[in-house]
Amino acid sequence: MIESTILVIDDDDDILVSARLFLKQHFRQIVTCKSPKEINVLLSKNEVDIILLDMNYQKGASDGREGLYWLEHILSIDKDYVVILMTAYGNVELAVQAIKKGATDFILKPWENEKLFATISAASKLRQSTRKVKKLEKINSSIQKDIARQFEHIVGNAEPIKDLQRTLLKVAPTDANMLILGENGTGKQVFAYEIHKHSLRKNQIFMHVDLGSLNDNLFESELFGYAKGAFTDAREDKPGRFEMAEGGTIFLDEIGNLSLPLQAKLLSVLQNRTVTRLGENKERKINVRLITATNMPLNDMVAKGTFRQDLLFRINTVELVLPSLAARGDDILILADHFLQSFNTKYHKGLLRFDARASSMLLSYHWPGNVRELQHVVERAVIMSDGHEISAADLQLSPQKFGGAPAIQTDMGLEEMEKMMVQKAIDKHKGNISRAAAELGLTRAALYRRIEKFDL
Ligand SMILES: Nc1ncnc2c1ncn2[C@@H]1O[C@H](COP(=O)(O)OP(=O)(O)OP(=O)(O)O)[C@@H](O)[C@H]1O
Repeated sequence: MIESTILVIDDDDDILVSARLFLKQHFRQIVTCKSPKEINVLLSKNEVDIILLDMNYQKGASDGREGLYWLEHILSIDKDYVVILMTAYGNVELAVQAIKKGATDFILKPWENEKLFATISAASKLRQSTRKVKKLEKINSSIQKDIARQFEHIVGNAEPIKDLQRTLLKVAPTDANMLILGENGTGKQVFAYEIHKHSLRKNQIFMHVDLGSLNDNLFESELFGYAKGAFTDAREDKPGRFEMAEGGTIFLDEIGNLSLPLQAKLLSVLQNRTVTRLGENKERKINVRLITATNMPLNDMVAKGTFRQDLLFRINTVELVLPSLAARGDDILILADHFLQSFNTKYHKGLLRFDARASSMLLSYHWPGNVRELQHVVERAVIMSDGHEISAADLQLSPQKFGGAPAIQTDMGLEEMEKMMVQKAIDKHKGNISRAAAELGLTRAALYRRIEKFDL
């Protein structure tokens, strides 16, 4: 039984009875009516999938004009209705005209039951897939709206930020590949989304891929997709992120973390603008806007041979270098106020502002974690504060981060020395966790554990 409702409209009772008798064996619901004038009422009462519409109603008429009129009328109610026209007169021209006006198919009376079934079940599949696509489009658009809500707009008036915004507005609509450089937490993702928002692809998908989290095994299956059976767990075909981002923007974050073999694979995709799923030979064309970002010094890495120059040239058509928060002057206060307002609302607090000491502390602190750190500091302060103003104490800023870390003393305990070394490395690399970890001979995860442990 096919889960479709069929509406049959014909002025001939015999046709209606035989259509009902035959179709009800195959389709969930059959609605019949003698006059197309009842269409509006029937369509508003029933969730009709397919309409079988006779072309002639007035006695002696055979030119099909009425059928064409009602076809247009039905499609004006909803252009996705699947209408199959039927006539006793095998008029090819009329059939062409009807199809041009939006009919899905055409059937001649008297029909053969198998032919009628084949035509309606094909139309029913079409209707179901159109419905599915519509539903997915709705889900997609609401997901995209949710994503948009997660992203802050760019807050700040500092000259370097205004400069970057000017460049962004100029380049965003051009489809040029853009590389965003900046320390951790400087807003690379915020800028990437802002580029998408001002591009011609703004109503399409924005696909964020954190390359840093993909190991060599996952890289290809995640980015390029795979065919069923390509590896043990590949139980069905799956498109990769490039294919999923079709028509939209793909944002490859942490591109500096890619190993050289993976850089070569990515380069080949970007050069050919095609991807090949794992376990397949077919090349699939991709149409995506590329934005990449990293906190690593790609130019130095090219000089050291750890990042391919040809890949750098491919991704950096336009480069945006985000300044550290400490270099943004009064923007620190503007951003702090912005976060204060949003956390005030979130935590239902009546806080109005930072007091004078808190403001000057915010300005003199050197913010190794940049805007993300500021955001966390303000959130914590909003939660902790009881009054109407946030005081310097509410900020709980670590004293070592004012004007650099103190020197290591020989009489320090081991733990204290370790803390100081970690702090020094982070300061030296301006909060760049990857580089600080490399200098200390630690993995990023191990460094993060120490940052947590020492409350840095
Ligand atoms: N100019 C800005 N205006 C408003 N919010 C900002 C701005 N810059 C950063 N933020 C906020 O700071 C946080 C960190 O920003 P984001 O994730 O974009 O940084 P990032 O440079 O991509 O970090 P990472 O290098 O760690 O991936 C986010 O919550 C973001 O909303």
